Amino acid sequence: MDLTQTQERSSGPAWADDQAFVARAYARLDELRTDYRQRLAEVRRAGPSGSPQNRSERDAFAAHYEDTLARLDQVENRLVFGRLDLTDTTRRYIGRIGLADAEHTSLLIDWRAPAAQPFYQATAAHPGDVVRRRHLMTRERHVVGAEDELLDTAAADLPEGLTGEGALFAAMAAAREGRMSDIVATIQAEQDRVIRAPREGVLVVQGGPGTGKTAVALHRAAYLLYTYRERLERSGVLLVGPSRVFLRYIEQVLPSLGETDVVATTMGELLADVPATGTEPEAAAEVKGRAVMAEVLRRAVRALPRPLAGPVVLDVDGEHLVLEPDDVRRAQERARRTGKPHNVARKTYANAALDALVRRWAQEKGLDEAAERDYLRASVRESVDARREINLCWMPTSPQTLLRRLYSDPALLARHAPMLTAAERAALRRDPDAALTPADLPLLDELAHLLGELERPEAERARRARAAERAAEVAYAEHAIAADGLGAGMVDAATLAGRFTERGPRLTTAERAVGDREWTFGHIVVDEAQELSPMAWRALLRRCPTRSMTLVGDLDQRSGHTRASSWSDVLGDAARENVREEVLTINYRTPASVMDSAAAVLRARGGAHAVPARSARDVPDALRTTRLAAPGDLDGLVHVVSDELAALDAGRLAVITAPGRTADVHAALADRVPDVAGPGTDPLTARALVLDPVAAKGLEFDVVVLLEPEEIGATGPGDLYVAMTRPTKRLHVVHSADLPPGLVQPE
Ligand SMILES: Nc1ncnc2c1ncn2[C@@H]1O[C@H](COP(=O)(O)OP(=O)(O)OP(=O)(O)O)[C@@H](O)[C@H]1O
Repeated sequence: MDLTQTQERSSGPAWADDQAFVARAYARLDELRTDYRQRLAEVRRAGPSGSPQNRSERDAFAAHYEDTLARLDQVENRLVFGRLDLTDTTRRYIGRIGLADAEHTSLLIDWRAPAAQPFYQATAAHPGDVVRRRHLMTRERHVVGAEDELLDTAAADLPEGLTGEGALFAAMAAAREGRMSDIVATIQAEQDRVIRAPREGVLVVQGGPGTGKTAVALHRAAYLLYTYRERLERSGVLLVGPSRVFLRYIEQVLPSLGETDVVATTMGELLADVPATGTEPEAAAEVKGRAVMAEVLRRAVRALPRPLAGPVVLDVDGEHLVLEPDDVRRAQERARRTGKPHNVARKTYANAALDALVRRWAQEKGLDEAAERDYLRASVRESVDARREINLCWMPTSPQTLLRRLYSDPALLARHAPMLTAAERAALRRDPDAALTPADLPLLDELAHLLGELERPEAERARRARAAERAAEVAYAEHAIAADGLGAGMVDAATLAGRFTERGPRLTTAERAVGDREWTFGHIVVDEAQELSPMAWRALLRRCPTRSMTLVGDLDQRSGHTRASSWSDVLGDAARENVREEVLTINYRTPASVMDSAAAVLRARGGAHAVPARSARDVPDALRTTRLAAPGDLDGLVHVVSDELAALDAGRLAVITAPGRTADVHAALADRVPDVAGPGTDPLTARALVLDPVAAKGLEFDVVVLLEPEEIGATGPGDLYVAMTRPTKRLHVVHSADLPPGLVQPE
């Protein structure tokens, strides 16, 4: 490992000054907490009297103070972690949040502020005005260690390397507790560049296993909220992760960075109210994900309006009126020209068809159309015949109905999907009442966009009323802040107005956004983005028309057999526009010997497409193999798991098996090895558990016991690569079949 800066370990009194500063910072934090508690108590004490407007104003301030207090409470742990000594002999302390003293003089610098950037970026070659960078290790409110890097000219010729190695290595070696922690004290330069990258456009971050993609994505969300607070607090930041378990795994990170306003969801939850429980062959899901499906759906929607086959005689108020095919055709053209979605444009069509009938009636009877219009319109509207014939040519449709029709009617699909082969169309074939699959959700979302809401005039009226109410509340909140000075610069009118309107449980902007299909976010962060399809990507873009997005992922960890050699393979052509790519190269999780084996196995299967990650460290005896007496001999597995657990003082172990085998393997282990939890138990709290590679995605464990790698590899090279790269200390491969090519048996 390269040491690129002069390292000097401090001991004892060397950090006495730092201890004094840390004590001051905590004292100020305590003062602020007391101050906010008092404000909150005062607002509450004011009691329930006063006008409804006064009451909601008080509630709004109370909610704001509660949030601020919650934020201040979350940053207790390692409040101060860094110090910069500058050429002008001043010092800057870097911490989890910014603090100023009672006279507004800056005390502690927020890690996200520009003034903190040299803490992550300064190198011996480019020290800027930094002479010394000090990493402070604290326990509770005490400094227990410090590590210095002197950025002097003597080290200037060395290449850029890791910073704060002592703190970094301690973090990497720590036992895993089942929840991800923040990395704010040890962010490395290549990670910092991604975290602080400009907000505009789509940033794709490609990084091998353990390169900190998830950590970086979360710190980036916190950085963007800090830097563009006003804009992003109103529109919201959305974080999309691969599963609920994964979201729980990361849920403590943002609060520990003082941010509680990011909404985390999975792609499935974002796109649908009900879970997609169906399963399907990989080939079907792959076809559904292709960008060309957008064209198939567009054609299907465009073909929904039907021509009128021939003139139809209608009974309108006892008169006989003729609806001509041309009336319908012209009305449909007019509706199409509005460019509105099918269900919305239907109203234009129906009105135009109705007008055509009114006009013909007036002409035939020699009536003054302008004078009689209201009566004639009402009569046509009330005619059952007219309503039926007009409606039949432009029926409202729901996304589910149309998608099910396409899947179950081969002739219809062939008409709209001539660009797919017969085999591809056959892969989509399905019973009309089969359960929806995850790959259907982006298609339903595309259809919801093309079709628009089914007509619900009450909903439209309610939406308009809500918008007017909200505008009035923002105006009132501005007035309240100005009149009473209550916000003290800490709350803006829109936030406060948001609090006025909330009924029931309090909701942040971003939480409200998730409940609203039409909401567009200020920024979207996607983790495990290699699992997106071009159709899923389109669904995300619709929710962020400004294209301010961060996608992190690893092409090599993609599930299934369809490989992608570039990010435009994953996201489709639409991804080419305004997309920047960054690469993370250092693996902070997996020991080098395990990482090298995983990479060799991947290469042997023709899977390696991305820049390989280099492990930051190795661990002795990190790779072991045990051969079972025979396939299915689980006694050998029981021994391995028992021994590994006995050797593990703290931390967690996972047995990773092929999908479909988790239940059997769990049954074999559960009776004989205490601590083993199985399917259905919380994978985050169990000391040892059995899971498949898809469930293991994004997670990490101290020890991984990998059962029958060839079986896991059968579901795709990415799955085996994911499974092999989960451990922080040891990978123990248990196999009866030969080891996969590339996996070298250790001496
Ligand atoms: N700068 C850092 N300092 C300390 N720990 C770090 C740093 N960067 C990453 N880590 C740790 O390395 C581990 C892997 O990080 P993370 O899960 O974010 O990687 P990833 O690239 O998302 O991995 P994968 O794609 O394999 O799931 C985590 O335990 C994380 O806390």
